[in-house]
Order: sequence, then C-alpha cells, then structure tokens
Amino acid sequence: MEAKSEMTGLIKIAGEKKILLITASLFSVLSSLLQIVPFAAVYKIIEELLLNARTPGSIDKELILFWGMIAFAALAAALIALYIGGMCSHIAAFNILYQLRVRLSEHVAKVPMGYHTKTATGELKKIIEVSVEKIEKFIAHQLPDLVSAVVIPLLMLAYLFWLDWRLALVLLLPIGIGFWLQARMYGSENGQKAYRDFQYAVEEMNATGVEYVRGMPAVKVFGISADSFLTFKQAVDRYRDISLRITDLCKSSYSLFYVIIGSLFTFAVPAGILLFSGNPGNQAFAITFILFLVVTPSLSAPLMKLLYLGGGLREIVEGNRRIEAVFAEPVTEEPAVPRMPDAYDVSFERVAFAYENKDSKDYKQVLNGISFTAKAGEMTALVGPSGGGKSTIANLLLRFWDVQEGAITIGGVPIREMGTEKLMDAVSFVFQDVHLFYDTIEENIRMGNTKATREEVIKAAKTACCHEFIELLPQGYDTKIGEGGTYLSGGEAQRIAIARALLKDAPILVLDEATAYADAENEHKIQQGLVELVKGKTVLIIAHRLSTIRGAEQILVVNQGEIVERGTHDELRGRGGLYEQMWQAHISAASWKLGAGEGLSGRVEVKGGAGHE
Ligand SMILES: Nc1ncnc2c1ncn2[C@@H]1O[C@H](COP(=O)(O)OP(=O)(O)OP(=O)(O)O)[C@@H](O)[C@H]1O
Repeated sequence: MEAKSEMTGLIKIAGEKKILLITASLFSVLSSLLQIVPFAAVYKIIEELLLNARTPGSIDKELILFWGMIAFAALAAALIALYIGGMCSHIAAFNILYQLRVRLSEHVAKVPMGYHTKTATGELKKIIEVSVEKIEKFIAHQLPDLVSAVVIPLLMLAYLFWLDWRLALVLLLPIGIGFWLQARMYGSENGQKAYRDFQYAVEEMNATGVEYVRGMPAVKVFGISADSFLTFKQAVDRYRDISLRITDLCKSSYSLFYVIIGSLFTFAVPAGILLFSGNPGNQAFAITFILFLVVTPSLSAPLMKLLYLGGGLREIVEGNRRIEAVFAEPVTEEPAVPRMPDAYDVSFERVAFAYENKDSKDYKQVLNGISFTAKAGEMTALVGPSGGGKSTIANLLLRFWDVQEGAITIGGVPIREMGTEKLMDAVSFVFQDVHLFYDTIEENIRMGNTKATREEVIKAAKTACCHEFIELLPQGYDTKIGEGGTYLSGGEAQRIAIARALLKDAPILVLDEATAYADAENEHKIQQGLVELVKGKTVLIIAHRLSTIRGAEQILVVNQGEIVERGTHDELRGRGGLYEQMWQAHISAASWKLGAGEGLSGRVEVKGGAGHE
C-alpha cells in the first residue's frame, strides 16, 4: 500500500507538467517508431536481394536505394524527435525541480523551529539536494528512455508477430520468464528490504566518510584516529555486507535474465530451423527467418535497459517517500487573528514538556511545573547543571515546539495566539552558534531590520564592538563572508549577532551566553555589546558564567527539569544550596584567570570575586 501511495505522489509531481511530459513521451514514442523503420527497410532490401539471388542483374537498384534513403531519413527523423522529446522533458524536469524545491522550502519554513535540529537539517539538505535532483534526472532522462524502452520492444514484437506469429511466440516465452524472475526477486519482501538497506548503507557511508574527513583536525589534535575511523569503517563494512547480500540475492535471477534476454535469437534459431525443415522450399519464410535473426539482438538492448531503468525508478520512489515525509511534517498552528500584546512580561505557567523521539515514538520528559515571570525591563537568568533544561525553556518561548502542559504568555497573551510573525517581531535572540549568511557583513547585520540604513548598521556595529574589526576587512562592510578566505572568529560572529539584535530592537531578548570564546579581549567586547543590548528589555539569559548575571533581578536555578531555587544573587548565596555550590565552583575556577571583566548589569567586577587578587 505504501509503495502505491509513493508512486501516487510521484505521479502527482509529474502531473504538474502534464502537457510537456505528454509531448515528451509522444516524441519519444515517435522516435521509437522511426527507429523501427530501418528494420523494415532492411527487410525490404533482403527480400529484393534474395528474390533475385539467382539473377543478380535483375535486382532493382532503385528500390534498394529508395529503402536505403528511407532508413536514413527515418534515423535522422528519429534523432530530431528524440531531441524535441528531450527538450520537453528537460524543461518539464527543471520546472518540477524548481517548484518542488520552492514548495519544500516554503513548507519547512512553516514547521516548528524545533524540527531544524542538526540531524534533521542534514537530512533535509539531502532531500532538497539529492532526492529532488534524482527526480529531475528521472523526469528529464529516464522517463523518455523508459517510454522508449517499453514502446520499442512492444512495437518490435508487434512487427515480429505480424511477420510470423509462431516465431514471435517463441521469443515471448524467454522474455516473459526473464521479467518474471526479476519481478519475483524485487517484488519479494526480502528484495525490497535489501534494496532499502542498501540505500541507507550508501548514505551512511557517505555521511560518515564526510564526517571523518571534516573532523580530521580534531582527530589529529586529540589522537582519536582509531575511534573516529571506526565509525567510518563500520559504515563501510555495513555497505560491504549489504552489497554482498544483495549480490547473493540477485545473482541467479540477474544472471538468468542477462543470459536469456541477451541471447534471444538462440531461441528463435531452433524454432526457425524446425519450421523451415517442415517446408524447405518456402523462400518467404526464409526471408522472415533471416529478419528475425537480424531483429532479435536489437530487441535485447531495450529490454536490458528496462531492467536498469527499473533500478532508477526504485531509487526515486525512495527519494519521493522522503519528500512526502517532509510534506507530512505538521506546520506550526497559526491563529486566525494574531494578537499583539501591549506589555512584555514573559510568564511560564506550570509548563511541562517532553521531547518526542520520532523513531521510537517515545517521549522524554525534560521540564515539569515550570512557573516564573520575567518582568519587562529586568534580567532573568537561567543557571544550573548541564542538561537541566535551560535551553529548552528558552526555545519554548520562541515556539521551537509547543508546550504539552501549561502556558507561556507575553503581556498576558498566550504565544500561540500571537502567531509566529508577531512573536518573532517581539523577540530577538543571540545564540551560541551564530549563523552567518554568504553575504556582505552589512547585509548580515541588516538581517535584524531590513529597513535599516547603512548609518544605522554602522551605529549598531559600533555599539556591539564590531566596527573596528570590520574596518580592517578587505572591503570593510562590503566584505562577503566566506569569500577570499574571509571568515570570522566565533567571538566576532557573536558580536555580529549582537549588532543584528541591536538593530532589531525587539522588546524581549533571549540570550544564550557563549562559553566557547575564552579569549579575554573578545569576551570583554561581547560583554560591552550586551550591556547596551539588554537595556530596558525583558531579558532571559542562559548563563554559563555566574559572574555575568550577578546583577540579574531574578536568577532561576534549573535542575532536572525543575526550578529548584530562585532569587537574586545575594539571596541565593545566603541559602547554601545548589547556587552557592555553583558559585563556589565558579570562583575557584575563575581564580585561575587573570584580568578584569564587566558584568551585564554594567558593574565592573573583578574576575574570581572574593579571595581573588
Ligand atoms: N532536540 C532534542 N531532542 C531530544 N532531547 C533533547 C533535545 N534537546 C535537548 N534534549 C534533552 O533535554 C534535556 C535538557 O536539555 P537542555 O539543552 O534544555 O539543557 P541545558 O540545561 O540547556 O543544558 P546545557 O547547559 O548543556 O546547554 C537533556 O537531557 C537533553 O539531552
């Protein structure tokens, strides 16, 4: 049933360019028909030669020349028809490719942001690039080929039946057996599973191979070559095993198919001799028999092609299944009339959330009874051990996923009722992993507010402490990121993200403090940029360095999906709980560092706090 719906999807896609595809198929059939004409011409020539074999002088040379010209003209016309058919199928294919990619992109833009995890993004990239490309190849090349691979043998067989149905019937038998063997093999559950496994094994091997090469620096630095190579090796081993399994499964039916279809004329020979021996004087039969011997080898080629094209078809059916799976991904529910709040307090009310494992359909509970209010104009910090659920809380505010229990509101309006667009207008975020687009620095900053002037972009860049390093780039603000070896450091990229957020100037700000940029100068500059950014906003910050959020109006300690402590820095320190332990750990780690930093509250503080000189 599944395979049927996959084929339906494929036909639906192809149906969008029906006229072009029908034209392509008609020209392909016309070309196939024209390719048969030379055989008829040869038949006529052989007939003329044999009928006058005893008196060569009476051979009608003009007739031979005529049929020779017909054969040539038919071949030339077949080529032209093939060309026109190919053009139509290519135009259809590229249009379908374009529409499919646009529709896929539009759809994934509407699915919840939580869908775009690293694995899903990799998978999506593969679907948009590889699977869609395969459909293009199939429509542009294989569909016309498929039409002619079906039509040519059918026409040839019809012609052979017309010439001599007995001999044609003898040919039909091995063809039937050959295809029955193939259908039995590929149609079996075993065959289909092996084929699916094979595709996954190829993809896994490619992916781990790329990962292995990409991770080479880490592999060398940490001397983990054996481990990282192991994953790749295991993928190659799996590919080898499944290839052997498929070979084992296919070897008899494929060899038989190849031998039978490749030597069709050997079936015609004994039958022909048998029929001829019954009536040795039948010259007309002798001519027909010779023609059978000439035509049957040409019948094998399209039949073999049919088998090869069947393989291509299976591949795109699998690709189409994945495309359909993306379209089946539910989109974020949008309200009919989006509501915009008039205040910007953020409230979580008894929020519970579990991640769904799509493969096993299991749920992993990560948040329970989360309730807090982040007041407008104040900073609320989320701290706590790794894996406690801080990022999940921040992501839920951005509607990466919808909560399963409780509600999240902004100024009293549930975020579901605001709609994605209005929610995105109200919230800016600066994550640890900053994505920079292949565009100029100026445009990368302007993404925060597409209407901003160049002066406003520069002002934001200055506030975010980016201006200096941008000015040093070859073309300043017009430098394209990723071109001519221009790449930014992690710290510089984060400052660009801060400039973007400054330009956007949304009333709510979600910050995931960077942990990676240990270099003191970068860190100091990021902090400076942030001080400006957070002014007057509802700030929700995931803090990894407690010194950054000492001045926060509210600190929430998140552990194992629950808020276990809440208060200001001084209140929490006095309680001697998890926060105090974290603080002690923080200052003993910080005491190893030298230099001064500035907290987000704007207060200058000495790294390491008490006990550090
Ligand atoms: N996309 C996801 N799918 C499934 N589980 C997830 C996903 N993202 C996070 N988790 C799990 O949810 C739990 C909470 O993770 P979360 O990233 O929210 O914690 P965190 O406190 O922000 O951690 P860290 O400080 O290390 O970033 C963890 O057990 C994590 O493995």
